[in-house]
Amino acid sequence: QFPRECVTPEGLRSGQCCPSPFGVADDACGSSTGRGQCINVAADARPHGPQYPHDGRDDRERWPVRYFNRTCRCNGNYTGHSCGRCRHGLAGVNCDQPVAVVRRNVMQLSGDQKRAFVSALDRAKRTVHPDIVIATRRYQEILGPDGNTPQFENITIYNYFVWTHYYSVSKTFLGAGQTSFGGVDFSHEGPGFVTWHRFHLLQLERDMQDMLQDPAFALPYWNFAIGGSNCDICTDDLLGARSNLDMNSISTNSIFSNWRVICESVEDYDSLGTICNNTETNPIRRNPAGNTARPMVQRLPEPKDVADCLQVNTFDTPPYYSTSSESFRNTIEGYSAPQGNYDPVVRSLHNLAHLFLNGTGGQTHLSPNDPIFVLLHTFTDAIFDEWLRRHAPDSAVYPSENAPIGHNRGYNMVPFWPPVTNAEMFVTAPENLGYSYEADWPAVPFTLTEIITIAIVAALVVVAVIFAATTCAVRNRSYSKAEGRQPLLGEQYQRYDDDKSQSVV
Ligand SMILES: O=C(O)c1cc2cc(O)c(O)cc2[nH]1
Repeated sequence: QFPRECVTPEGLRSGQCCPSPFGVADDACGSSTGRGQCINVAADARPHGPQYPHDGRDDRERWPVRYFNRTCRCNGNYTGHSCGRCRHGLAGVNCDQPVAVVRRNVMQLSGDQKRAFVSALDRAKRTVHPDIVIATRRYQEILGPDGNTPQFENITIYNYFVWTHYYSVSKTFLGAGQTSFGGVDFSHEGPGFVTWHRFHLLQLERDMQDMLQDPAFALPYWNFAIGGSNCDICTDDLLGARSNLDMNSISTNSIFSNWRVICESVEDYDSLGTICNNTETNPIRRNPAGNTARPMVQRLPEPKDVADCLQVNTFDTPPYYSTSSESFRNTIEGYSAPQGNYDPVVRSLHNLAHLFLNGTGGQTHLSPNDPIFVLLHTFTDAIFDEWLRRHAPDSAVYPSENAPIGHNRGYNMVPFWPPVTNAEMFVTAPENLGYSYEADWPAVPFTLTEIITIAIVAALVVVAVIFAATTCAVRNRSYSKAEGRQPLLGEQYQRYDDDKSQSVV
């Protein structure tokens, strides 16, 4: 959430977070080398939707101004909290060398590539984030009991990925003894679903590239739209097979059986107003297709569901919420049927894939603890990118007001740092964000009505051709009889024939 060097008592009191990329004096945001400047944060103030009635009570409103109101704006190809890094898809000292980051189907990686990916995830789970620390108290208590001890903690790269998701979905604390408000979600059930999760992945990919010192490292994806009830990536060479001893656990042959989750104590956070920290507790739980109480979530989405959802034309529709109908966003998120019609009992595509996992990966405050989350979301993002490519929407189709809090186009996404808006992620990835997907998309099969229509049209064409040919033949025959010539021999050929016979003579 915030750079380590900004969360000093002075930094927090000043509300300014503009470090130098090289740690030198009088060089806020690398201004001495033209990298960037320290400016006032722009935070969207347009009205949000009616779902959130507690304005003024939540640190995440108008993110990040409760904590900081001055930050770096970077020039050209530079980015990062101090303008010390290159924009996505660029590398080199001057950030002018393009890098190809290609996200591939994890099932199509070689054995070595699979091993490298699993081991990179495991390293990210154990490596402390080099730049970022997390708040462990709300803003009201951020300077600690003595008013001079900032309440922040180190966190590992992968746990930071988990924590940001938890923080974005957590309830609004309304005071001791009061029920926390759960009708708020800064990353789901609104247009920001696709843009928030896109940045979430970009941030992890970027952190892992730095950790591995490999600017071409790419997160792979899981094509979860394969139907049936088999989790094909749940094998020990990938995300872990099912344990033989406990159907809710991961096999001990997988490194992921050693992983412990964070952010499990939601009851405490909600009743005490505390915040999840880097403390790890229980192992990941997963029982794919095992939710016998909900047979509808015992199967994965079908390929046709992806083809159908890509045909939904409108990005989002009022009320820009989980009840929106004919909305591409609500369809890929999975609150609508794959064809776009809203149905409260339906769970499809992304939501269905989460619920299919039936365990850690199916609970919003915990789900990224199961690394399947990464691959499930890269595929969701690939569908979003394909939709952007096919429909080429104007940025204005993304609502600028009245979306649920956090989801307006100009809103900075919570709790990312430096501030980044939903609008900045509503662009095609290869051209604007420096990565692409290697993917084939299922075609929409014809409906019965379409097949019958095509058959009738084809039959009519055949009849018309036969009729035309017959009429022509009959006409030619009567014409040649009248002229005493061979039928079906054009005049030009006749003349050539005539000439030839003359020259031979
Ligand atoms: O109930 C749902 O539709 C549902 C569960 C779940 C878990 C998760 O981590 C998500 O990101 C979304 C989601 N939807």
